[in-house]
Amino acid sequence: MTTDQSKLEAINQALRAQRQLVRQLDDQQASLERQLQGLTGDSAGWAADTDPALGHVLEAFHALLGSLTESLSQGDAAQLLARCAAELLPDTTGAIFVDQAGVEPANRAIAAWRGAELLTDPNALHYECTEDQAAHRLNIEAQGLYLGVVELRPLSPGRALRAREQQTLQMLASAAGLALATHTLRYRLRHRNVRDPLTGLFNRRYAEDTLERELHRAQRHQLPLSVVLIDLDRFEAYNQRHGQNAGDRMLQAMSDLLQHSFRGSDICARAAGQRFLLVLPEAAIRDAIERANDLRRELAKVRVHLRGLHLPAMTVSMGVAGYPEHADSSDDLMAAADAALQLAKHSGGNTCALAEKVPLSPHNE
Ligand SMILES: Nc1nc2c(ncn2[C@@H]2O[C@H](COP(=O)(O)OP(=O)(O)OP(=O)(O)O)[C@@H](O)[C@H]2O)c(=O)[nH]1
Repeated sequence: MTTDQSKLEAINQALRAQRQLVRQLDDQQASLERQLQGLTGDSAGWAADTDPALGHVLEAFHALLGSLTESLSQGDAAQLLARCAAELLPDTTGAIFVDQAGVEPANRAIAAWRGAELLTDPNALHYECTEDQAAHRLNIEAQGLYLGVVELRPLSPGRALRAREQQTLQMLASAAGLALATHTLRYRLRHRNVRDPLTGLFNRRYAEDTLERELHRAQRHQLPLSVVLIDLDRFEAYNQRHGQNAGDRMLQAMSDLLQHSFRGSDICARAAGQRFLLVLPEAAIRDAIERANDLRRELAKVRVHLRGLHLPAMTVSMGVAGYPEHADSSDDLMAAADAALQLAKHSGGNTCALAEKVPLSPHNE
């Protein structure tokens, strides 16, 4: 066996280990396995290239795949890829952008290189994912999802990219897809009892259990607590017009916005379909309404980018209810928020409605 063949065998071993991990997933994640098999096919394609100059590329790629079987954060995986790029593409400068929400364009470089140097501050390149003739970009994709971009430019202005560099860029993008998909996969495996697989938000059961607990705490310490039910408006029509994939991306974009807009101690959950639940401990109703309306305004700026098209922004309807004003049990609080949400829907959507006090049920009177 030549050195290159043994490296390729090791690459395939790493991919086999990768697939073992995939097998632990439930049916919902079967699409990921198909994607990984696709990537294995890609790597076999590279194996068919007998050009000896490829040996160096294979060696770095082998090191990369080997480390994918370890638990890597997204940032670590991107750093590793950038280190490979710095070594394999010494006459270039470039960066890896990771998208958090499945919404293009990814605009935060999380790893970068300049020549053979790995940059500790990826933003030192002042990269922006804007149209730029000198930049060569490839999308990072896996599971049919857009995960980010790898971008590079020749160091000498005006130089065209060599065929070998283009090939290496392609390999890096595929490896990045594998690395990022692996990260998502591990995250889902670790959190699957409490997280929604599509969005990574908490699931409804977890949010309701937390609401129960937080409500007891609020009662004990005489603190306020608010819940917000959020529903994307006319989501069925969006799905029908732009496709299920676009709908899924919108749900992911929405969840990303929620995670960035609320405190770590707040609970953001996907309650069902296109419905989200926020539990805001210690938030008085007025604060909750203010934050809900901020979210509504921010959502107006979010647009899914799919197959080269910027899809239209969406709106949400929201219902807000608070302890102690509206109810003092979690069921009643949820019912009050739900009734407020229906009010918001009936008024035409894109609005936030406040609950009315829930009448005491006979057994409470
Ligand atoms: N893409 C995608 N669609 C989903 C998902 N879960 C639920 N849906 C769709 O969401 C749509 C919800 O439709 P409706 O309940 O009528 O809500 P709506 O169209 O937003 O109408 P209003 O709430 O009255 O504005 C249905 O077509 C579901 O198939 C999902 O995970 N991904």
